[in-house]
Amino acid sequence: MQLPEDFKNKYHDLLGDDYQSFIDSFDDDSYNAFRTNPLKPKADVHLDRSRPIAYTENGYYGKVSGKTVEHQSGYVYSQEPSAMYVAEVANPTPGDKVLDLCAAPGGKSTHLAGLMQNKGLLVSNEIERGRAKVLVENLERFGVFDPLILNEDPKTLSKHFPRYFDKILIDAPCSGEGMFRKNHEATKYWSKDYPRECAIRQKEIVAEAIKMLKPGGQLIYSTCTFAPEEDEQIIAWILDNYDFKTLPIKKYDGMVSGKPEWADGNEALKNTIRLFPHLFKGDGHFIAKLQSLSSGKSKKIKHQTGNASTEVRREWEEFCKRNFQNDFYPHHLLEFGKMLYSFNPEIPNLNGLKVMRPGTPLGMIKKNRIEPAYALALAINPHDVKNVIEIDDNQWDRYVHGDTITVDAKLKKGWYLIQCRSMNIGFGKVVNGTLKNFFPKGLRFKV
Ligand SMILES: C[S@@+](CC[C@H](N)C(=O)[O-])C[C@H]1O[C@@H](n2cnc3c(N)ncnc32)[C@H](O)[C@@H]1O
Repeated sequence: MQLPEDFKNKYHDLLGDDYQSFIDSFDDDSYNAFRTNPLKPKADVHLDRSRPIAYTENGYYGKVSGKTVEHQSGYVYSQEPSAMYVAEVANPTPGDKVLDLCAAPGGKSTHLAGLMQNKGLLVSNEIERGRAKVLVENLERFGVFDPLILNEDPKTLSKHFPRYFDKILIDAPCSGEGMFRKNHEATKYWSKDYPRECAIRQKEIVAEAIKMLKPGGQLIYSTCTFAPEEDEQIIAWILDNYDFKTLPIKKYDGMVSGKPEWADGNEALKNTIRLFPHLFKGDGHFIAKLQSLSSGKSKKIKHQTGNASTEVRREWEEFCKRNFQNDFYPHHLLEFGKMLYSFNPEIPNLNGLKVMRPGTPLGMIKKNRIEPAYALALAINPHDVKNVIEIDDNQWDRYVHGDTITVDAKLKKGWYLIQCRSMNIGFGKVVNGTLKNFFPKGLRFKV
């Protein structure tokens, strides 16, 4: 592929003997891969799992289509294999408070959520509004329960979450050199000075992230670029200016240590890792894991409290009684616009924050009734729902297109969780032998 001359010269000087195989790798195809979703219950899933990825439990090489039941229902997430190591390195423990600061479209957030098993708090933030909408779609499809999804700049965020998180992931906006072979367009934005410009922004983001980290907490920093200015040199800058140490990262086949000589020579940079496309089965990536050495207490914050009116609460309870089994009853309720949400009581007061989702949408508040939310169908365990209806693959084609489906005329009227091959795909309302379609208009497609 055509690469900028300045880019080639730079890596010729940096890589020496490795240069030719590095450059040649840009003419190879990128690897496709996907992750299956550990948050979803067992179902009749059709995926080729014959090529597992060694460093992530649910990762496999192979291509998946966006127009399958598995994808629509959130049983699978398509992700480049190098990107799959980042959440594994972050290794959140269920119960942790985790911030994914640069989160869209949601590859790492969905991965983190799977590792957290819906325990603890995941805050996923994306600064660009359009991308934040895609982040919402992906987290909801994945069935993450009660994530807080924000559309903020790091500076505003740090005022609301002082010394709050156990772990923060900065998957930084970068010059994207590692994605050149996947996305040829990215070479057009590149110039000799671009990595240095990106580094300025990265330092600003890191500085705000550090304010939000609990003393003793961990910071995971990753990029998809080879540029030392955005990789080792950012970590060297953190070590020089803040109280942190690097933590070693396990290396799998083809992963190599970061290069101290590409920064200030600090040997601690050997704990960082680089994924080079001529050495590793994936695109270019850099990952560092840092531990805060500062002591002191985490700050107390004012938490969000429920705000649902007595009337809405009563309607929700009635809806639950009619439609859910006894053990499913979210009771931290927030009215937000026309929607009723379940939220995680650990979240701070949301005033002054641009909130995409305060938690999981439960339902639309209508006059004297609740209409269950699509996102709830993808997050709920089918055992918690009283009425479940199974449709076949042909009916699913019609469902995602927005059509109604004819069902047994004897079925009683009301809300049903719709499944296809035991995968939850939405809620529908049965009326006189017709299953009315509530699949969101914006998500509809033709198979
Ligand atoms: C590498 S991408 C994130 C990919 C994502 N973590 C995933 O795995 O799907 C970096 C993100 O940072 C966002 N970003 C850009 N400028 C930013 C800033 N100043 N602060 C925070 N995030 C920013 C971009 O919009 C982009 O979505």
